[in-house]
Amino acid sequence: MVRRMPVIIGCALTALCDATVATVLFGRGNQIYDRFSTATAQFSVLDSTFELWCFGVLRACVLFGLTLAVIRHPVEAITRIKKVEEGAICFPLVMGIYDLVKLLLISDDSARLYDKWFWAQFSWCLMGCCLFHIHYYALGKITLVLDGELFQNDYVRINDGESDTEERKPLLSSTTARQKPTSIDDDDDEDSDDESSEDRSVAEKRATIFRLFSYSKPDISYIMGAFFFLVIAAVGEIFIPYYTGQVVDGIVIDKSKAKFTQAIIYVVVISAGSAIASGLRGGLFTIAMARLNVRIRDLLFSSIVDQEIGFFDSVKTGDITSRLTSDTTVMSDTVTLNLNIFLRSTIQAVGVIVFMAKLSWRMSILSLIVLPLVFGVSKVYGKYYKRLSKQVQNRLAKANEVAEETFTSMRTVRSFANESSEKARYYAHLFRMYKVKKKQAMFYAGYVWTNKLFELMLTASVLYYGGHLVISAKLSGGNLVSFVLYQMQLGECLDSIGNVYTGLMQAAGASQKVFEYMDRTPNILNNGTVAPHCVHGRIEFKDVTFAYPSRNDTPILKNVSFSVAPGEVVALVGPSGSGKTSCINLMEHFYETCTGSVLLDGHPIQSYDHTYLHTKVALVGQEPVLYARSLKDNIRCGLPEEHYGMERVIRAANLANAHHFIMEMKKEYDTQAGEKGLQLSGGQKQRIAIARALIRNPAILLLDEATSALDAESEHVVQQAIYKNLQGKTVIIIAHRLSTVEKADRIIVIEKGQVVEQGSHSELLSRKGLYTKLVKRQLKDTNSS
Ligand SMILES: Nc1ncnc2c1ncn2[C@@H]1O[C@H](COP(=O)(O)OP(=O)(O)OP(=O)(O)O)[C@@H](O)[C@H]1O
Repeated sequence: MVRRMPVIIGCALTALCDATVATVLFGRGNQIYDRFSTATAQFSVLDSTFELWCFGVLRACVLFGLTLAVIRHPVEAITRIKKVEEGAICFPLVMGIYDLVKLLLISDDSARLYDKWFWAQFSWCLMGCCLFHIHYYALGKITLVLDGELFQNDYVRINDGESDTEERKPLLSSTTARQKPTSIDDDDDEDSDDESSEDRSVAEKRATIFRLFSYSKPDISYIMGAFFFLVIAAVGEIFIPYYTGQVVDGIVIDKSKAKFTQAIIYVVVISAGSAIASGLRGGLFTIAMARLNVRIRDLLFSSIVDQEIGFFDSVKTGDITSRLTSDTTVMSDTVTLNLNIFLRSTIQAVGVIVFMAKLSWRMSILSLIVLPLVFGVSKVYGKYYKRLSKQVQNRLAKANEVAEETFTSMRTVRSFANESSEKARYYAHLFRMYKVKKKQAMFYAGYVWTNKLFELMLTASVLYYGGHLVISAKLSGGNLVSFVLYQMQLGECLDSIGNVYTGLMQAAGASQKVFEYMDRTPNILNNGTVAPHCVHGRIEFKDVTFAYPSRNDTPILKNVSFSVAPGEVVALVGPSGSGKTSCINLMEHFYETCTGSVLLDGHPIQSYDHTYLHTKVALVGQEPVLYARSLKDNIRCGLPEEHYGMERVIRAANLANAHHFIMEMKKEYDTQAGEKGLQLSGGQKQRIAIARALIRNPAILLLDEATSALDAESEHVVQQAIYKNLQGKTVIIIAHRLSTVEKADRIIVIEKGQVVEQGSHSELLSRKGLYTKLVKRQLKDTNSS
């Protein structure tokens, strides 16, 4: 938060100081406090410094005026100051450039060059320009407190300008081009929101970058090694233009074979040495990059896997995987690469500037004049370009979401013959992205053109002025060649340093997303410690009220209370959506209750050790998910092979009535289940899932529609096996089939999240309540079919 008063006082004092110092220096230098009229009448750029005094007064007046405006109309003034910030930089820039040009012109007149008052005025002019810019920037950053609320002026937003309803033109001659435009969500607001928040979060991004660097601490030996070779390579490269100039002088001026041969030998040796050092530097940085990548991915994966189930309900799988794959890559690659580039370019730039100043300070000043122009243009273009890139990314992400959604639901798409509409939807998103890309391309063309023009200007002026210096014997031809080479090298270095910032900001963006997940504390912590010698299997629901975190205003279970005795087989029955699976989810501690508690053998379910609980309580869910592994590995599923050998796997498969169909397969237990078990039928998947639960020999078995995909005969066999094997163990079954339910010791009927009836099959039938209704409806359906 930038406070108003200190900035205002700072600006006023700077304005006063600027005008005073400029006046005193001008007066002292010219000894004419009373002869301003002479200075104007006989003005000459080479003799007078009158215009430098004028600049000082002008800066002071403008800064003073801005300060007054901020005092009188803070909101409007600050907003306008911020809006024209980029243009306003021209004001001190032009003065600074003029000051430097004047120095070059005067440098031909050596008498003036030794006047200390000229140097004082020259230096103050540069200083005054810097101070003006700093204070202007500070004025734009003021945060106001208006009516108790913070006011920070916003940035100018860039409007898309193009409407999305515009008729799209085919980019490619694809079949999709024939589709009608599909209406898609307008995300322009999102784009612009992103833009303003992006600017505001630069400070956060810097902090993120430092945090990211801290993850590289264990790789410090690799980084130091790389840094060592980097210094060698960079220093070597600095000397090459110098010796190239020496070669030219040896040939053109000294016409000495020995001199130019020696210079050539230096060039060759230094180039070879720095090439070897460059290779070593690159290799070490790549190792550091790979190590950082592995570390971050591992931390992120661990953090995600520890999140509660509710997290996975609300966050898209695509989002998670893209953070794990692309964002972590951007983080590690960009940060190490940019560190490499930054260090190399900085060392080189410093060395090059020293050499340039040594070769010719006059020429160095000339380069200094044009460089700020090139950077000013890059900055303005870069800012706008970044916003467009952000829009492109947002739109591409939307297109990717559509593609992912389509591919993951390919069977549904095919079964409803939705291919055309999906293609059109995808194309519509691509087309939106293309529109921004087109704008970006035009913009890029303009940028390249302006940049090249400035470069050309710089080269022409350096050659012209350098030629002038060579002719007037102030510089040798070889040194001019060296200077031009250095200048090119400096341009490359500064360009790279500029790109480093953009790269680091990109890495910061990706890191923020990754750290968000890494720092997330799961809402449900699996930190229970209860792990008794054995579990008896008593389950109690005490006044449980529950809502899913993603819809926490809709209670799914309302004051549910029931208990299941050890060894009892209980069926949960009720209309679809009544909350049966939700009860199972609570028993598995996937979610936590809003009020009330779920107890296992008298202890709250959350107090149990996570691994212990899930070896004692086994679940076969509605749509069992198998892994893309062999069938035997699917049955073992995480259990150690040394304790759960093939014998136990086959026993579990036999109990689940799966052994027979597995043996009919070509590779038997080594058969691959395919992604999500897609290479098996629904019934086969269910039987493998039951075997997976039974191999654990659980104390409590939760079967949620676990046999719904089996035919009556298979279901009968599986159930017989389960009941026989799990004598004395607690079983909770959710099933719609009457035949499955009626065998249970007790049936609990749930309706709209409340327990409405419970008892045995015959007891409930005699009550003629909801259960009787459900049974009658099922019998009617069976008879009519
Ligand atoms: N992960 C979830 N997030 C939000 N709401 C959910 C979630 N899972 C289920 N629900 C909602 O909770 C309610 C109860 O669902 P539940 O799966 O417990 O019902 P059910 O009785 O098992 O139904 P069915 O017999 O059809 O399987 C439903 O209205 C459902 O929309």
